Amino acid sequence: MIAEVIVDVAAHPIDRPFDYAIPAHLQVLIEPGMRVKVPFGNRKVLGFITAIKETTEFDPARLKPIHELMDVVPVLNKELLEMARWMKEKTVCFEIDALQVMIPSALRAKYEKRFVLNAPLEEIAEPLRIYFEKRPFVRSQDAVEVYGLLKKELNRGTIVADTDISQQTAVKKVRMIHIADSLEKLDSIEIRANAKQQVKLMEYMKNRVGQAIESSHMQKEAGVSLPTIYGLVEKGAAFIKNEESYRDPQLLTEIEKTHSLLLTEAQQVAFDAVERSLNTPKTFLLHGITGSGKTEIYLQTIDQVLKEGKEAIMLVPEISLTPQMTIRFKERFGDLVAVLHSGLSAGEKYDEWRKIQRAEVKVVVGARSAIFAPFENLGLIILDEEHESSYKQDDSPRYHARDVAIWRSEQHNCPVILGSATPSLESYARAQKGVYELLVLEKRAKNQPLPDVQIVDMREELRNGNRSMFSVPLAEAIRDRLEKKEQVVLFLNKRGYSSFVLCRDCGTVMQCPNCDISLTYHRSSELMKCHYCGYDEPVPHICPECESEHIRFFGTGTQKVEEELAKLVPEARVLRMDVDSTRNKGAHEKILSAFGQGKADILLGTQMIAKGLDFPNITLVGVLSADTTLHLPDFRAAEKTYQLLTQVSGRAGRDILPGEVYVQSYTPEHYAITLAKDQLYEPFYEQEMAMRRASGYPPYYYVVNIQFTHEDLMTASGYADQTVRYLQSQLSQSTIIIGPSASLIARVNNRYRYQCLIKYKKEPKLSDVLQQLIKIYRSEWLKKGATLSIDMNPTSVM
Ligand SMILES: Nc1ncnc2c1ncn2[C@@H]1O[C@H](COP(=O)(O)OP(=O)(O)OP(=O)(O)O)[C@@H](O)[C@H]1O
Ligand SMILES: [Zn+2]
Repeated sequence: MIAEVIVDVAAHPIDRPFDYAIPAHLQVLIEPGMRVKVPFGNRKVLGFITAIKETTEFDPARLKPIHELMDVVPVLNKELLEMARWMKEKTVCFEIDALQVMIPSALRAKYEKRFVLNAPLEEIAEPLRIYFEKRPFVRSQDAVEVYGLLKKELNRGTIVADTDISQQTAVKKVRMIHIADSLEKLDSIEIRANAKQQVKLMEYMKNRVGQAIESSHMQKEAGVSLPTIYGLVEKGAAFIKNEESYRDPQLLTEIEKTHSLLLTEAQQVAFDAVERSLNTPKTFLLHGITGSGKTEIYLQTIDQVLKEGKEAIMLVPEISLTPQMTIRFKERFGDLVAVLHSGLSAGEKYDEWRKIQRAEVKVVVGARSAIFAPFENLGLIILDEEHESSYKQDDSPRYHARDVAIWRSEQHNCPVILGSATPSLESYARAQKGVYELLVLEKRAKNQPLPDVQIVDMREELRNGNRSMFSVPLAEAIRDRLEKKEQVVLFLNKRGYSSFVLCRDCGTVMQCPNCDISLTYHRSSELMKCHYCGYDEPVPHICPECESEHIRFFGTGTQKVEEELAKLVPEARVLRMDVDSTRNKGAHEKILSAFGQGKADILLGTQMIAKGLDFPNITLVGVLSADTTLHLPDFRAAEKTYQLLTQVSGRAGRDILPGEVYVQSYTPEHYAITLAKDQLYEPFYEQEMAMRRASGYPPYYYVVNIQFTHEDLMTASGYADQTVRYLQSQLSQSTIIIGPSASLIARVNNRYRYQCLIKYKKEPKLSDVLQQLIKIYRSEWLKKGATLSIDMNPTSVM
C-alpha cells in the first residue's frame, strides 16, 4: 500500500503530494487525515496523509517508507482534506499551509537539529559515546560542550546531521488519586496515632470512598502534602493514575443559566426565515442596527439546531468581543460550548479543539480559525460583524472565513447567517442581487431610540481658541455624566496614527533605520519603537539632526489622552483599553468586567472597544477623531470609517437610559461621517457604491494584490516589473493591471516592497496564470532572496 503525503516543506517549487510506502505494521492503522513523520532529503518532516492507494507512477521499490505514524485518530476528516484542496485553488496558497491552519498549533511540528548515529557505537570517540548510549541521537542544543568532537565525527561520517520533529505531547496529564472503594478496606489500614497528617488524610478519604480526586486538589482540600498522600497510597488506601485532562480557561464571571427571551416581532420574522431553511445551504445577511437583538437570534437559532442533534459554529471578530459573547453563550448552552480565540494558550486551544473532535461539545464560539472546527454534523454557521477585516487572514493561506463558511454550508446542507449593523459592501450587494437572503432589524430590541449623535467641527473649536483634544461640548457632556454617575466611553481612532517625535526647529521626525515609517513614542518604557520590525531606542532629548532642544511629541496616543483627561476631570476613574494595557492574559476580560461592575466612570480605548460592549449605564460616547481612518490611501477608507463610527455610537443608550454621542472631526462634511450620524446605511451604501463603480473597485471588480520584497530596491522593482509584463501578456484585455509601484510603507525591516494590482470582472485564466507565477518565483526568484505574496480579494491595498 502507498500513501500520498503532503509534506511540511516550505520552499519546494512543486506543490503536490509525494508517494510513500506504508510499512506492513502500519497498514491496518493508517488513514487519510493522519499526521506522519516521513523522510525528506536528509530531514524528517511532518506530513499529512491525503490518500491511500495501491499503485504509484514511480518505482514502488524505490519509495521511501513512512517513518512513523503520529496519530491514532485522524486529525483532519474527509471534509477538511477536501477543503484544503479548495483553499489552495481559491487563495493560491500551498496545500500544506491550508492543512496546517486547520489544526491547533499544538499539533503542528516543531523541528530540532540533531546528530544521529551512522556507525556502530564502538567507532565513536570515547567521550561522545555516553551521549549516544542513552539515545540514538544528540540534540545540537544539548551538545554545546562536545561540539568540536561532533564536528570531527561528522567529517568521518560516523554520525550525520539531521532535522527531526521534536516529540512534545500537548496533552495535559494530571495525577489522579483513586481512593479505595470500600470503607472496610480503609478501616483495615493501620496508622500510628502520632502520624497526624496521615490521620487527617484518612479522615478525608473515608468521606470520599471510591472517588478519584486530582492530587493537587486533595492536597489543598485535605491540607496535606504530597508525601502524605504517597504514604497512604503505599498502605493501599488509594492508587495513583495519570490521566488526561482538559485545561480550564477560567472565566471571571459567574455563569448563571439564562433562557430564551420572547422575540420581538422583527426578530421572530428573521428567526422563522432561518428556521425554515435549517436544512438548506443558504446564506442570510442579517442587517440589524446596533442593539437590535441579533445575538438573541443567534442564540435561538442555535438552540433549534441543537434540538435537531446538530452542531453550530459561532464566529466573532476578535478577542475583545469574546469574553462577553462567550459568557452569553455559556449562560445559554452551558458545557456544550467550546471557546477558541487567540487569548488562549496553545494547550488550552488544543483542549477545546479535542472537545470538538470528540463531539463532547456542540457549539464553538471563536475567532476566525474556529471556522475549521472539526464538527461532523454542522447545522448552522454564524459570522457576527461579518464586515470585520479580521475574518481575512493576512498571511498564507489568505482565506476569508466567510468564504469557508459558505463552502462548508454546502457540504453540510446548512444555512449561514452573516450578521452586521454595517454589512460589507460586497455582502450587501450580494443580498441586493438575491444571492443572499436579506433579513432586517430596523429597531432596537427594547425599542430604545438610537443615540443622539452630534458632529463637532474641530476646525471651529480651533478658531475659537480651544487647542485641547476635547471639544467644549464633549468636555461638558463628560462632566455632566460624571455628576449623574453614568458611564462614558471615549474612543480613539488610532489606526495609522500614533505619537511620533518631531523637531520643531528642523522638522525632523524620528524614523526607523530599517523601515520607512516613523517611530512611535512609548511612554511606559520611555522608548521609541518601530511597530513594523520591533526596533527601539531611547527617547532623544535633543534633535539628532540639528541638536535643537525643541524636540517634542506629536499625535495622540491613549496614554496622552489619559493624561489630558486627568487634567479635565481629575476626579474621574478611568480605565484604559489598548494594546499596551491588554498584553497580559485575561486583561481584556478584567477591564471589561470592572467597567461593567461600575468600578470606573470612563472607558478609554482604541478599536478594541468599538464593538460588542453591552452595558446599560453607558450614556455617552465620545469619538476623539473620526478622520484618521478616513484619509488612509485605501479604497475601503470610507467604508471602514462609517462602520467604526456606527459601531462605537451603538455602545450608548442600549438600555433604559438614552444615549448621546459626540463625534469630533476636521472633515465633518464627509458623507461617511454625516451618514453615520443617523446610521443611514442605505444612502451610505448607494453613495459608496457609486464611488467604487467610478474607481473600479469591489464589489464591481475583483482585486488581487501581488507584493514583492527584496533587500535590494532594484531587484524588488525588477521582479514586480517582470510580473506586470507577464500578466499583461496572459490576461484578457478587460482586466486592469496597476503598477508596479512602491508599497505605502516602501521598506520594512530593510526589505523594499513593491506591488501591483490586478482588477478584473471575469478572468478564467487567472488561477493558472498565478500558479505559473508562483512556479517561476519558487524555482528562480526565491533563491535570490525575494518573497512573493499573492492576496486574492485583499481587505486593503495599502
Ligand atoms: N427579544 C428581546 N427582548 C428583550 N430584550 C432583548 C431581546 N432581544 C435582545 N434583547 C436585549 O437587547 C440588548 C441588545 O441585544 P443584542 O446584544 O443581542 O443586540 P445586537 O444586535 O447583537 O447588538 P450589537 O450588534 O450592537 O452588539 C441586549 O441587552 C439584549 O439582552
Ligand atoms: Zn522598523
